[in-house]
Amino acid sequence: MNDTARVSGLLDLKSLNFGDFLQGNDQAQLSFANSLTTTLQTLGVAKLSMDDVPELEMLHLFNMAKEFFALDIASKMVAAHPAQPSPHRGYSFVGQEKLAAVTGFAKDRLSDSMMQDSKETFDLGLPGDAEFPNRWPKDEHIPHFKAVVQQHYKTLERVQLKVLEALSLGLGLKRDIFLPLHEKSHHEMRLLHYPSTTAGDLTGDKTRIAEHTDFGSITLLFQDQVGGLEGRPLECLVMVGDCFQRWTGNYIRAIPHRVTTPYKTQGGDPDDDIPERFSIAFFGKPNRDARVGNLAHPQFQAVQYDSITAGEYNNMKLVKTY
Ligand SMILES: O=C(O)CCC(=O)C(=O)O
Ligand SMILES: [Fe+2]
Repeated sequence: MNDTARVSGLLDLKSLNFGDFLQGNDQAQLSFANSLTTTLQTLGVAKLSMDDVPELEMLHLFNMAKEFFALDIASKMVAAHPAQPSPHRGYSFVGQEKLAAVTGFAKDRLSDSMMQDSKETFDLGLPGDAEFPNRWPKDEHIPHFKAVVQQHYKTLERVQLKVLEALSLGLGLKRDIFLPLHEKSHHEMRLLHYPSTTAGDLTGDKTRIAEHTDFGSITLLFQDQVGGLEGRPLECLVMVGDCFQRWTGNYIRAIPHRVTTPYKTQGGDPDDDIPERFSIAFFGKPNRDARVGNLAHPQFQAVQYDSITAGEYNNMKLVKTY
């Protein structure tokens, strides 16, 4: 794999069984932790099988997401993301957010600022967060949406903290070292829909999501094609984000990724149909007041990062995207 993860092209990445960490003995846990850490260190992304997390009803959650994006625009705009970057909550229509503006990537395409993402999204954070209140559609337009989505925020948060625990173990650190840095639950969860289009439409200045790294510590990503949604095995990608790279002074690096034309349609007819696509991301994020400079550990000093807060770092990136 080159250094750009084509997240939709990772189907053949061998998956690690997360159950080994959740239920295994010390030896099984260490072996999982070492495999996860080596994979993230070399690739920046790992695939986990989530069969042992029964609370994850991803098919149900994907169906809710599909129902939401199928609403008419007026019903979706009840939960509209503001025109400005913050609070980063609610529904963003196709073209509203531009991830290309955030990094110096997309070098092989047009200049960053010209790339348009062809996606619509729904973002949420901690239920009841007064600083960044969530925005919800009306219950009568989409019954149970809020409850189901919020419940999965909690489940995915627990999964993410366990993944961080495994990563700490694999790095030879105290298992709970990252827990206090995430205890305020300042994570973000996102439902994504890429409308159906044609191959010709995803060339030039349009892509599905432009190349970027995620801003937080680690991301859990579920994609409708990665499988398992109709039953088990359920698979999830774990991607390293910027904050983890900063803490480890590049020992573990964030993975640049994007979503473009599926491989099988590349080089084909511009009129080829590209089906719609759904995905769900849980962006594990440090407490907004946590420092995201290098951790005090000899292994993590190769590249030095300013000791700014995660909130400041997040805003620096976010302000460019809306
Ligand atoms: O839809 C995907 O598979 C990736 C989404 C993503 O990278 C993001 O929202 O940060
Ligand atoms: Fe991403």
